[in-house]
Amino acid sequence: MRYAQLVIGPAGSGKSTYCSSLNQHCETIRRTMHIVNLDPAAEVFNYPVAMDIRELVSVDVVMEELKCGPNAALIRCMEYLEDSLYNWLDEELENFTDDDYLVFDCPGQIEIFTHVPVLKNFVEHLKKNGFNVCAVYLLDSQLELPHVNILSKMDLLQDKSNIAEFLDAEPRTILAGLDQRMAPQFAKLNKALIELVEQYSMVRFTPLDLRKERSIQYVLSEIDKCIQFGEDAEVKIRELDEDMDQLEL
Ligand SMILES: Nc1nc2c(ncn2[C@@H]2O[C@H](COP(=O)(O)OP(=O)(O)OP(=O)(O)O)[C@@H](O)[C@H]2O)c(=O)[nH]1
Ligand SMILES: [Mg+2]
Repeated sequence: MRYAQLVIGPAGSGKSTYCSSLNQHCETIRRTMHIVNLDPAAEVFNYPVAMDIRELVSVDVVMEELKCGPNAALIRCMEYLEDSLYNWLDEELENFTDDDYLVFDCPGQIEIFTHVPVLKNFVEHLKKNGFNVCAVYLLDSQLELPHVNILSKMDLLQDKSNIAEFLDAEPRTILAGLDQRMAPQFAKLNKALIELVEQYSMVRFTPLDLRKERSIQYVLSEIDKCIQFGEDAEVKIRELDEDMDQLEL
């Protein structure tokens, strides 16, 4: 099995710093993980770059050649990558063993999500190649504003009749409501559905404090759970528990 984290979020939200801290954490617990730079505009790295998109295309070169600004250049890069990304990835992946765990440090510009379907197709490609993929979305806590998650594209939803309670989803409350309204034989199904809501963490944020090893460990365990990171790894981690106990957390 292969595993991947796709680290996304607005520019400057801390994606690369998160990748770097994750790398340090994994070195400490001696767990193998490879960080891939998917940002053609990246300049400095605080982690060892296992694969680097800039070998294929770099924003600086495109800006120079097309005499355009950084945002336009990034979109051009992404369009170019749409054709060549998969071959590059497949070739690079040949260097890795079967139980790869890759972390993709993505560019922050929102344009790549809206104008070019490259990231969506990239994820499909990973899944086809046997990767369990988890999107790790970073949101800067320093906005210091009340925060609203918007569920978009509601026009594409066929049945909106029961959506209200899911918009304010507290999974256990929903479960209680469903159990109350429905016949007892549906109890198991309801429970499974609610577990799905919880599992996809649609309305949850996991706080991350990079100064605390435990916090990184917790975030990583949540992501691993999400992509069912193997039993093997759990065994390895258990074996290392003693080492961890000796570290000051
Ligand atoms: N205090 C604090 N600063 C952080 C943290 N994470 C990131 N930063 C700072 O936030 C700034 C942006 O961090 P990056 O990791 O480069 O953000 P990014 O999301 O990779 O940015 P782009 O690649 O440009 O989209 C840097 O100055 C970091 O030092 C954190 O957990 N705590
Ligand atoms: Mg970055």
